Amino acid sequence: MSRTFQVMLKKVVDDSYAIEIGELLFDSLIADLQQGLVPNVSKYAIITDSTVEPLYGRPLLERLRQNGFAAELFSFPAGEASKTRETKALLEDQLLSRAYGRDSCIIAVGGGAVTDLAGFLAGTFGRGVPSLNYATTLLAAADASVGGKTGVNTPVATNLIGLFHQPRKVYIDLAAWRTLPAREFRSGLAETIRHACLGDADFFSYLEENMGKVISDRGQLVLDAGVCEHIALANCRIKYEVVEQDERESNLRQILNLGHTAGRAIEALSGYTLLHGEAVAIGLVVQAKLGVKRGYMTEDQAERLIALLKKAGLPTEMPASIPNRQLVDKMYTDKKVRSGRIRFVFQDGIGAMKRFADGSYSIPVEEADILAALEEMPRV
Ligand SMILES: NC(=O)c1ccc[n+]([C@@H]2O[C@H](COP(=O)([O-])OP(=O)(O)OC[C@H]3O[C@@H](n4cnc5c(N)ncnc54)[C@H](O)[C@@H]3O)[C@@H](O)[C@H]2O)c1
Ligand SMILES: O=C(O)C(=O)C[C@@H](O)[C@H](O)[C@H](O)COP(=O)(O)O
Ligand SMILES: [Zn+2]
Repeated sequence: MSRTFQVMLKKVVDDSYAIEIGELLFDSLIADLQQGLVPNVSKYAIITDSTVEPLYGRPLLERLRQNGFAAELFSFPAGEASKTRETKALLEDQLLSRAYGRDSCIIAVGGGAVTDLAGFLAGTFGRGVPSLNYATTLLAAADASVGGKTGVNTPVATNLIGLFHQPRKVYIDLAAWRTLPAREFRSGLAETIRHACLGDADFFSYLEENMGKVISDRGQLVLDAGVCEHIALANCRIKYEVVEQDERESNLRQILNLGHTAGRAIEALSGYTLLHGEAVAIGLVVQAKLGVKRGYMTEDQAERLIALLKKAGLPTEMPASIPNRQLVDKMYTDKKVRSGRIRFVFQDGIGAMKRFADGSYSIPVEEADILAALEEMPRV
């Protein structure tokens, strides 16, 4: 005879947080900590990478210490190759050896690889400690630092291990974009264009008109201050409005994955020689080719997308080294896969997303259809 009991755990957790956009936000971060943004912290751990460490990590560490905060800095080699379980374990061991406990707060300073890794670490360290994101790349500002997706890559594919862990606040330092290599900035423009495609036709037109004010025809940084601010604001708004409605990606949030069914597979199969945004740019084109075939987009709309990606200095052609069959096989590692079927999300023209008859924002696509669209991709 068995007995069953119900454990009543109706959680009402307020995970709201602010996103601050501006230049040089260390003062603001320190003022927030002084005003108790994160209560009951005895020690802060800045997590950053080897490139960002001297530029922003160390200066923030000094400022924290000058203001009486106990803080230390932990860094790992810059680059996507470091976004692994191994790096996370090394950092965890370092924190433990420095007696960090549940009264710690993690401050991620860097791009998306840092915020993904440090956020994952924060979500599991001591079963979870608070974290702040100080975004220093356009990609982190536009996308990675907001929304709480954290994780690491595995040899199989990107972001397969992780958790949702929302930061307590996000700081977007527009001044940091001035030290970014142009290629990294262009990578962030891919996620920016994706946001415009999925949620804001006016923003798409704005980017068509103003791309030259942030990046030159030769792909160099221009960074008009007003346009940079507009880009940061629009990106964050489009992203958080989706995340607010579907934090854990039960349906609507899948639209943020536009371009990623193919994009993540291309990124991994390139051996990470393509940056995340570059792979997403090509993934957006694959999605557009499929979308045109299915009548979700017109040829003209797909051409506008390709032209904007090109204007941003992004790749729109498939690397010749990636065979179509292998690419489709890799798509099975996508998190939208259900019942063993690859699913895509699609633009509905420009600035909106398709919602299908069953209410879902994603739809299974047959391998043969994907392969046919891939056949149409130009190759380099
Ligand atoms: N969690 C999410 O929602 C989400 C969204 C999009 C992308 N991502 C992830 O984000 C990562 C890509 O982000 P990223 O492009 O910012 O990567 P990144 O953190 O690797 O930064 C790119 C490079 O720029 C350097 N850098 C960072 N800031 C700098 C600055 N201000 N000046 C000079 N150099 C600087 C870094 O050291 C690194 O070499 C990928 O791992 C991707 O999967 C996550
Ligand atoms: O925030 C989201 O949701 C996204 O899908 C944003 C993507 O740009 C980002 O690359 C994300 O990490 C991809 O998630 P994944 O679940 O496909 O790994
Ligand atoms: Zn992405």
